[in-house]
Amino acid sequence: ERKCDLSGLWRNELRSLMEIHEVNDAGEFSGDYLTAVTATSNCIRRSPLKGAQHDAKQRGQPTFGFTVNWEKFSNSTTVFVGQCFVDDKGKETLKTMWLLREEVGSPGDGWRATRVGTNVFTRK
Ligand SMILES: CN1C(=O)N(C)[C@H]2CS[C@@H](CCCCC(=O)O)[C@H]21
Repeated sequence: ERKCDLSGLWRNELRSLMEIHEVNDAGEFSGDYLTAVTATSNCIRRSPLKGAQHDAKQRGQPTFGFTVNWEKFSNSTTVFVGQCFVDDKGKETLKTMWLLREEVGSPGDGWRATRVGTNVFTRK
């Protein structure tokens, strides 16, 4: 299959799992995110994601972005941006940064509402 086509099953260093369904000709994809941990005290549920990547046929190591809607167990939202890298053995790595925005009661609380981090996914 094309290298760095994001479809398939991925896992990150927090042991979260991400399954991306087929990527269409416009680079758009959907999938599911099964987070290993949560900032809430709620029961974790599989959460939908939607995103887009650059064409893996045109770009050897395309950039991408996607959004995860956690609404099944949290009022927060996470966006990821990143790039897929392929090593000389053909092993793919997704280097990402993310922003996690949690819902707060009022704009004045907005200062504490966004977490940021880096994150690496490899194929499971
Ligand atoms: C487990 N995680 C993971 O695999 N990340 C890359 C980071 C960014 S999304 C966050 C999980 C958020 C779950 C929903 C919530 O607690 O509000 C954390």
